[in-house]
Amino acid sequence: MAGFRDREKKHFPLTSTSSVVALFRDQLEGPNEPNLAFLSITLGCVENALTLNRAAPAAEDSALLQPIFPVVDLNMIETLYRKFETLVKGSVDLTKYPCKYSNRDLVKKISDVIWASLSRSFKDKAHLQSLYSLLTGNKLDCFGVAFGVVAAAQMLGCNDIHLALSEDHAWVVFGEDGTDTAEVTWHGKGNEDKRGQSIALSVAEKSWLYLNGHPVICDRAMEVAALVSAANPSINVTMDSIEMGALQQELLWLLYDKDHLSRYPMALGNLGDLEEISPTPGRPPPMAIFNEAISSAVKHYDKHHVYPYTYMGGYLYRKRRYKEAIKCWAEAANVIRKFNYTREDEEIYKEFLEIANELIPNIVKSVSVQTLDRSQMNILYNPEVYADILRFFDGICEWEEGSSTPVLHVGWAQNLTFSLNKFDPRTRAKIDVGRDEDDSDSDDEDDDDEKSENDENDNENNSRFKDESDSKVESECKFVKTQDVSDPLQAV
Ligand SMILES: FC(F)c1nnc(N2CCN(c3ncnc4sc(CC(F)(F)F)cc34)CC2)s1
Repeated sequence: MAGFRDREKKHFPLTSTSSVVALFRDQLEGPNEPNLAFLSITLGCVENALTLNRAAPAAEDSALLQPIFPVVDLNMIETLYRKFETLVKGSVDLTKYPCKYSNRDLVKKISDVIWASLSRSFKDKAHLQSLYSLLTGNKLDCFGVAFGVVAAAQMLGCNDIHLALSEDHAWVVFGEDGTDTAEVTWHGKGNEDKRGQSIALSVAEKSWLYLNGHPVICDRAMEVAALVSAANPSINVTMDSIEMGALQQELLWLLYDKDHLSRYPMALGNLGDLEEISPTPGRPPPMAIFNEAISSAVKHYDKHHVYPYTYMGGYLYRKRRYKEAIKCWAEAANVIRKFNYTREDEEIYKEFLEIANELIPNIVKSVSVQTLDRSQMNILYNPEVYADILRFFDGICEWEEGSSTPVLHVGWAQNLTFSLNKFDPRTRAKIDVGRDEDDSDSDDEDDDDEKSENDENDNENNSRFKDESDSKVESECKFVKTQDVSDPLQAV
């Protein structure tokens, strides 16, 4: 195969963040589509150098502040690229798939090629998302397998095969109108992989895992955004590579400026988190970015995404803006109530469990002991906050209704009562939960079409409780969760 053209060659050797950004810019602006395999290998190589087997710098080294950006030579990247090309073109005989658009057999075949090259070892470590990991260690995480299939398809000229992303799973779309779907990777632990199957059956379950038919469908540039978003700056549990985080941040701004993040709420959320860690002068603040993620999910995905609200909620919690954080979590629950809980939805279950059983109790505890902070005290006298906690739990209860698997257990009830009892009784009397006079709630049994009906009138009255002012409680609020919501009570 002809080696890289000048377009690729001229950026090497890569010696800095800006040289990698220039390479990505060139790929995104170039006459041809960005080369997914080339970009994944290159970014994976940089990530590997910046995060793996790094000795802790002795005091004097860090005092010297040695720039540690690795020098990435073209021949290393070209060698790995050729290895991938040999694997893919050597295993898929395209003459067997003559038609212009891909079919399920071809998609399954490409998935088998990636699948067969994986070692049987541990798969949910960090840094297993890039083709660099596949080609140097025969290891990929579940996102990496799906991305590898799409990169291989591009290499084979199958330009109808694209990445589909939910908040905790990935698959592909293909075919003449891009509406055929296929599983190409596994999900979670202990679940049989469903590779080759269409995802229609799983969507029918109304599980959060498939976003009830509202996944992010990528074009080539959004697939670049996914590989950038999947980059992982972690060196270990406590340390991140500043250089890798800065590179990821700059690449996300490059993609943002080219409007490739506008339909990708999670990438916007990742960018908001990075801006919290290290603000870029002249760029919007985190809250503005989290708001864009929410607006994108409302506009393009019919309010079926949870993470935009928990990204913002987590940020507000860390900033001790508790009233607004609780409102975001109520909005997150307002999304999850549209789904039925199934056993593969553990990730979002854990998210809501942490909010209900740790974060909200921490808030009501902290504001009741910290009387000095007057601004926080009024939370326990604020009917809107109380109403938002009720909306939060109501959304989770509705999520459970009609589900094959129970969500709640006694621990939830204990935390709910603990939190609610902290509120001043007069405040609790102030909210109007819309009880009818005759209180005939017999026909209130929620079932599926009832849920879908709720979806419809979701816009009219998206709060199941009205606060005293009867104002509409309108509000905004794996790869790697870069932000651990540490408990502010422990903050010294
Ligand atoms: F809402 C906050 F708590 C979150 N903080 N980090 C969150 N992440 C981190 C980044 N992340 C993601 N960020 C960009 N794109 C994708 S595509 C995807 C599903 C899968 F991995 F492909 F299977 C996950 C994901 C998953 C969610 S949510």
